[in-house]
Amino acid sequence: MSRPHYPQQALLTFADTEKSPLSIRAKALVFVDPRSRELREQANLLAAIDLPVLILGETGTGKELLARHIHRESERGGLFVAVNCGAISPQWGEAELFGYAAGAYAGAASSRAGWFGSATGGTLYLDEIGDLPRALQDQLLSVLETREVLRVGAHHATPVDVRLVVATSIDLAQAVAAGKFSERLYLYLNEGRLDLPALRERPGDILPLAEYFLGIYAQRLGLAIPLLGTAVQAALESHPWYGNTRELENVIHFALLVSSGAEILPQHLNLPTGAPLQLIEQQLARLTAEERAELRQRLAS
Ligand SMILES: Nc1ncnc2c1ncn2[C@@H]1O[C@H](COP(=O)(O)OP(=O)(O)OP(=O)(O)O)[C@@H](O)[C@H]1O
Repeated sequence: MSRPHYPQQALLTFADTEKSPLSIRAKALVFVDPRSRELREQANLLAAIDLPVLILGETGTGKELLARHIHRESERGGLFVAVNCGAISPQWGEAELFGYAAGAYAGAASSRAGWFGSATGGTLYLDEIGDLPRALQDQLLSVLETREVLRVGAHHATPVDVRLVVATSIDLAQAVAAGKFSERLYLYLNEGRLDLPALRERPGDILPLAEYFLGIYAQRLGLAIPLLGTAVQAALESHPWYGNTRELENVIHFALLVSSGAEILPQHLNLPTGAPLQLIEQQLARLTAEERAELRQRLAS
């Protein structure tokens, strides 16, 4: 049987860090609310222990930034390598993640380390772990348990020294119940679990984050830092932030661009009203069969 041709270009790209082309990839972790401070302490404790970390949080809450913080705190000398599991193809994912030996594919004259190899001595961040193809979930668990990687086409396993941090915005327990996620991998990862609350659940972070983004964007644009008046502060604090910190960052950047004076006014905020359809869908999906029947009855009456 002829060997398949491994694609010339890497199929995977590093995680989609620039969700917004305007994002500044903040370096500082602004955690002021008591819930966030507690979380930072938990993260620092976990950083020092050699255990995989599972970060749970809605989109835009800062999961990747928290993962980078854990990497820094762990003082591991290697790279922080971020991979989005949604971009891993079932066909080539094994080679992309674990690497391949020379000759494993037609035209593959030399071996390749894969993402695990690239993160040796450092941290591998797997975003949206729930999207990892099922077969790779079992292989990942085996790598975690044995601390060895078997490259595609290799005869011997290679020891790996990689700290794993994974993130999810979906309820993995539900994915396990639905047979979409490995229960053993979930239990393994869940030992080092960090729940990153939605921004609306840690209101003490909203204004410090707004001031922080205002400061860095003003500096980048060469502008003086405008004030956030009391009406603007109240509007920011009462907004539900379904897009979390990423949404706040974009709102502040926009306000800075459209304001001309020394103060940001409420009309500069351009806050969307109403919950996005995606959030309504998420909430509907969480309802039990009884709750759904009750809702249907109420809507019909
Ligand atoms: N606590 C924070 N302090 C400063 N900046 C933050 C904080 N949390 C998030 N950000 C900024 O908000 C943006 C979104 O954060 P990040 O990409 O880490 O979120 P995420 O939860 O990984 O998103 P996704 O679920 O879409 O992958 C980034 O620009 C990040 O730097």
